[in-house]
Order: sequence, then structure tokens, then C-alpha cells
Amino acid sequence: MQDTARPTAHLVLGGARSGKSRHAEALVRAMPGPWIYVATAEARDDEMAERIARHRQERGPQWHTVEAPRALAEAIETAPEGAPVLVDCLTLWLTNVMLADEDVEAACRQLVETVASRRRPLVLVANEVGFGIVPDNALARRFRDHAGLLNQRLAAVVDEVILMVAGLPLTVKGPTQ
Ligand SMILES: Nc1nc2c(ncn2[C@@H]2O[C@H](COP(=O)(O)OP(=O)(O)OP(=O)(O)O)[C@@H](O)[C@H]2O)c(=O)[nH]1
Repeated sequence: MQDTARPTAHLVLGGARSGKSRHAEALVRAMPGPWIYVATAEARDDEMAERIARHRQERGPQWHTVEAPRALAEAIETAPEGAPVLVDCLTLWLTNVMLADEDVEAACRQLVETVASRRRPLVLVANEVGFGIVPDNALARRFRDHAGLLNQRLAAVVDEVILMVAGLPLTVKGPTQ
């Protein structure tokens, strides 16, 4: 049963180029603006910098962009109350947290608590990374496990979970489920 007093939250999962960012943006655009875009990517090379510049241009002026490569819970909590927030994406955030050698469990717990006690609508984008073969190095296996577990924990506290497959949304948890 959906808690009607609490703003809605959606988790959009998918592989690379599955259409998850586009779908997540459409969910936010269907809500009254202005909209907050919380970006977790860092422009580490020219290709990424170009991609980010293109995304910013395509989003347009109704979006307010917040860069949060690591302090994600804080970015969500300090967004204006009621303003819809899009986070793209949690998997890069997890990568950044792990590479910075932070306490991953504490960071994930803080994020899940922030999402569970939300005061504004949230649309969260994450990769579903566990479909492939078992990675042959320990760091990649640890990353895959943290990413899968974070998705599960977030799925438990959001209203809707969508899996993007070849650009098509598959609802795996809906408001009535
Ligand atoms: N730092 C920063 N990153 C941004 C900004 N806008 C978009 N991004 C990043 O761009 C990435 C999403 O774009 P893509 O890499 O093209 O999409 P994708 O997730 O590979 O593919 P889809 O599954 O189709 O969405 C996310 O990681 C965002 O964090 C921005 O203004 N600043």
C-alpha cells in the first residue's frame, strides 16, 4: 500500500544505454517544476565532458543542476522541499564512494534513510549490473554486490521500480504492489 502522505519515489534501473536517463527525466517532467537534477558523474575525460555539456543543453533552463559525486544524501535533503529531484545515477555515486575509500555501508544506509524519509518527489536512476559473468577481480565483485544490495534496499522504500529493457519500461514494482 502506498503512503499517500509521503511524496512519491521511483527507482529506474537498467543497463548502459537502456534509456533509463530519458525515462527518468520524463517522469520528473510530468511533475510541476522547477526540477532539481542531481548529477553524480565527474567529467574525468573529454568524452564525458562533452556528454555532460550535451545533457545540460538538452535539459534546458527549467532544471537546476546540483553536482554531488559523493555527498548525495545531503544534496537530496537540502533540495527545496516539494521540488522533484532526479538523481542520475546511483551506480556512479557508489563507484565514487568506493574509490574514495569511504564507509560504503554507512553511506548506503544514510542514502536509504534519506529516500525512506523523503520530503520531495524522487526519481532515482541506477544500473542493474549483475546480469553478466562473475568479475575476475575482487574490487569488481565487491562493487557488483554493493550495487545489487543497494538497489534491493532502495526498491523496498520506493513506490515504483522500473527496469528499462531496450528502451522499454518494465514495471517490476507498482503503486498497488
Ligand atoms: N557532472 C554532471 N554529470 C551529468 C550532468 N548531466 C548528466 N550527467 C551525467 O550523465 C550520465 C547520464 O548520461 P549517459 O551516460 O548518456 O546515459 P546512460 O546512463 O549511459 O544511458 P541510458 O541508460 O540511456 O540513460 C549520468 O551519469 C549523469 O550523472 C551534469 O550536468 N553534470
